[in-house]
Amino acid sequence: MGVTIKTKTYCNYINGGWKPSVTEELYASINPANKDEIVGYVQKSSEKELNEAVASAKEAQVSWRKLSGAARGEYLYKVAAVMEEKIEEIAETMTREMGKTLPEAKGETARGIAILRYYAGEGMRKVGDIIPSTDNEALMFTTRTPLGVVGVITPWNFPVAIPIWKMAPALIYGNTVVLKPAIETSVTAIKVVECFHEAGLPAGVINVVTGSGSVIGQGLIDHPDINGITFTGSDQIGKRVGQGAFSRGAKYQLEMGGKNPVIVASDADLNLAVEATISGGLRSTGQKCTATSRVIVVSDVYEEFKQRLLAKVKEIKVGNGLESESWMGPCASESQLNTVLSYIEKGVAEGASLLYGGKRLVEDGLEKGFYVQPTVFENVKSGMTIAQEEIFGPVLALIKVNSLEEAVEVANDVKFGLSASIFTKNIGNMLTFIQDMDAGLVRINAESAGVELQAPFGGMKQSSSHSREQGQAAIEFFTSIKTVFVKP
Ligand SMILES: NC(=O)C1=CN([C@@H]2O[C@H](COP(=O)(O)OP(=O)(O)OC[C@H]3O[C@@H](n4cnc5c(N)ncnc54)[C@H](OP(=O)(O)O)[C@@H]3O)[C@@H](O)[C@H]2O)C=CC1
Ligand SMILES: O=C(O)CCC(=O)C(=O)O
Repeated sequence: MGVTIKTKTYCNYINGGWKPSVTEELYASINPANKDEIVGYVQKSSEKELNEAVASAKEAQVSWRKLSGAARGEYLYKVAAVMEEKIEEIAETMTREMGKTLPEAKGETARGIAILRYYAGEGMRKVGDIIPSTDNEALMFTTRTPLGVVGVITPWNFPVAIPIWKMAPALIYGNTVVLKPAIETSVTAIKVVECFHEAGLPAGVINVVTGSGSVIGQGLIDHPDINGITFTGSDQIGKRVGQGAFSRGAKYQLEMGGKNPVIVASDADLNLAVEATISGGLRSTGQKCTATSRVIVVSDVYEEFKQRLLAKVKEIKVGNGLESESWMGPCASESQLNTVLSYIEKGVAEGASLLYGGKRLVEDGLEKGFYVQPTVFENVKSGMTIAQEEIFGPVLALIKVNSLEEAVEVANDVKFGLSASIFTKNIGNMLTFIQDMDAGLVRINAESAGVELQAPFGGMKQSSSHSREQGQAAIEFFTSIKTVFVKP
């Protein structure tokens, strides 16, 4: 007789306890490396659970905000310690739930731990300034006050780091949180929230409600007791979040798409540029908002760069992220795979030349997963769809240009402005790029992806709401400035 392994069902976390939804309906979270494997079941929640979560966060905020920053920081240090103990379990769940390779998942979980420790320390740092008053008897200064209850809506591509880089600053500055994670990675998000529970955070300070974007996400946008919403995801949904929050006077912060270029100048170190293009464009199967998707190469090094790039791309081993030899895992979901394949078709239809890849992989044990070949196009014109829209897949578009000036012009010819790289040894080229490139992150001789937690992160143009996350920039969103004037 075979042994039956029961797949675990995960509950919402509301007011310090694990609770099922009244709907009694569940989502199955499946492994994109093998669609027959269910990683776990999560609640298909209703507005009832959302309302309970918001009410408990509102109540908890009264005493949470009154704790000292140092005391709130102590809790975050404890969460970091619990997470460190569970790093293997969380990383493996992430790989099974969204497909990125295990080393990447471990790296992301370690990053989550470092973010918690960074914001724990923020609890001890200054929050205001003394400003000289024109009245010589008065003391004038600024302090900061939390927003209240913050709604956190997160995507599936960084299921640990993104919720943490939103929740940790929210909490340290005295807010309480209701998290709505992407359906695809809700089990990983719940494992993160388990760490907060085990660290003993007071009931209601953090809550997670799983469910659809249209019910729970929209419910957060519309809820009168949600004072601020922080969102990462597509630009379509981001705009909806911004409009909804604005219409009822809630604060909002949006991180959305990217169409990030790498420029390869004639004096570039070509091997470095190739490595960085591959790492920036294809790691995590290209599913990063900072991923390189346009490779703009100056004509005198174009052929040489192309040959070296192709040679390396052909070596990429695609497979299950849990297997140590896999360099690139599957797309995170069937719908993401179909999106990527449809962009590839569009690229061909619009006249770009497919140099390598372009196909779903269904052989050698990959047939049950959402695998796609790493893909390289050339003869791409800036107006083509694959050079304009975010694909969120392992697709590189090579664009040949005649000069650095033209390269920067092409690099800026998109609606997004998140991240951009240049490879050059010339200081003049570097300075031109730093000045003229419309992107929130400009990187010289380094790949477009991979942000540092202590630095501001965010985009220009339609990549963000012009706000910045992470580092000390986070205080701007998660608090309001109060100007205080005191007279004896
Ligand atoms: N900037 C980035 O880092 C990311 C960009 N993307 C881009 O978005 C594309 C689509 O990915 P997708 O996952 O569908 O991204 P979405 O923008 O749809 O999802 C992001 C989050 O928003 C939620 N959401 C969906 N609808 C609403 C709504 N009406 N109100 C409030 N919240 C909502 C989602 O919930 P649910 O999961 O329940 O739908 C999820 O938690 C990708 O191909 C990529 O181009 C995606 C992820 C991250
Ligand atoms: O490049 C990174 O490290 C962060 C990317 C990111 O924020 C995203 O893809 O949403």
